[in-house]
Amino acid sequence: MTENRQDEVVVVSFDELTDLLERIFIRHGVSAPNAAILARNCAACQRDGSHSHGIFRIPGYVSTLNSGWVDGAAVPVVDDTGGAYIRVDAKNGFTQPAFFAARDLLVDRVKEHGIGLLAIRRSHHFSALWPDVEPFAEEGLVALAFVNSMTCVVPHGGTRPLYGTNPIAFAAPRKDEPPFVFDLATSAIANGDVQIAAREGRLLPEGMGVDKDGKPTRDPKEILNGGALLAFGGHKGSTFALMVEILAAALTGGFFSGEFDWSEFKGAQTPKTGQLFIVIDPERGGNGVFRERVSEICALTVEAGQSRLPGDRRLLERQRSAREGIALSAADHAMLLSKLA
Ligand SMILES: NC(=O)C1=CN([C@@H]2O[C@H](COP(=O)(O)OP(=O)(O)OC[C@H]3O[C@@H](n4cnc5c(N)ncnc54)[C@H](OP(=O)(O)O)[C@@H]3O)[C@@H](O)[C@H]2O)C=CC1
Ligand SMILES: O=C(O)C1=NCCCC1
Repeated sequence: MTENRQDEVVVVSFDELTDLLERIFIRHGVSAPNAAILARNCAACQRDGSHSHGIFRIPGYVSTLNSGWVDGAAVPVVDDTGGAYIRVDAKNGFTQPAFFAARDLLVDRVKEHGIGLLAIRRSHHFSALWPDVEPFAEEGLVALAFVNSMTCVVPHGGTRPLYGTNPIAFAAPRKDEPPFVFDLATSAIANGDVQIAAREGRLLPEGMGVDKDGKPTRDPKEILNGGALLAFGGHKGSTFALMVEILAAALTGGFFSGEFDWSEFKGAQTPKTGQLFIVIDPERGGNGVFRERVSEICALTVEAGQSRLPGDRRLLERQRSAREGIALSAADHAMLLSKLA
């Protein structure tokens, strides 16, 4: 670890950050195996520049754990019916340990049937989705993930929030290059980015949200205090958000974004919803050239003038972190250390 007081930055390696986060999770009641999974996930977000779901989330994880809303030591229960559809009850724990409890089984089923579904319920997802899907594509599979969150998005033309920010992530392998991965909220902006803008005193771009009276606003504080977010792309994004409610909640047995009551749990921030994975073996239909075809369409996209592909920025950040370490502001580093006390 190197400290640079002048620039008020502390540089840590991925392993150092993971270790620190693991100790924080354990300090606040997460079991050791679950802490290892959550710490790696959160450190990966920070390393890749997914700042809305990196260490920014640690105070929220801690306040949620301390509120008793989530069980950090939950042991997920896998319900294997022997087919392509696997269900997991996260037992009111975080989603990622529930995911890892069934991940290997899911890959076996995808190899057997060509497709597999993993439906997780009674789970808390507080992170980005790309860390869940990218490794499937590194193994040659195609993966889709859907998560619903807490009510803060107004349906298109509606008058009150109903949906969560409900992200969708997708990963597909490419030939001789990292997988193509996108991961996006179906809201115009992730709630985490609204919180960061509020903290930094920045206005948002136009079209992200409304105030408590339904009037458009660029002020993140007005959106967070009684206002709401809009879906991306008008009725189209709103329909995607609705689809995510159906896939991640109705299909898994989880709650819709507005269906849980956490009012008694002061400090609770993790939505208790559901997550669905659909994983496909592309060799079943890709004529043996699936990876080449994915690379081809990605290259054509750039040739057609798109400045970059989704995932490019994140991978550049990952490379920079590997070269230079992960730079944390001294204030953020102190915040992390304070969570060990
Ligand atoms: N757990 C939960 O309930 C929730 C989690 N989230 C998470 O929040 C994170 C941020 O979501 P969101 O704010 O929508 O993400 P962004 O809008 O920042 O990015 C969405 C996707 O678009 C890509 N992208 C961004 N700009 C461009 C561009 N100019 N050209 C091409 N591609 C581009 C990104 O790639 P790149 O990363 O390379 O920039 C990324 O794959 C996600 O990881 C999501 O999973 C969001 C909502 C709820
Ligand atoms: O940024 C968001 O939007 C969310 N992230 C974590 C879970 C709640 C919503």
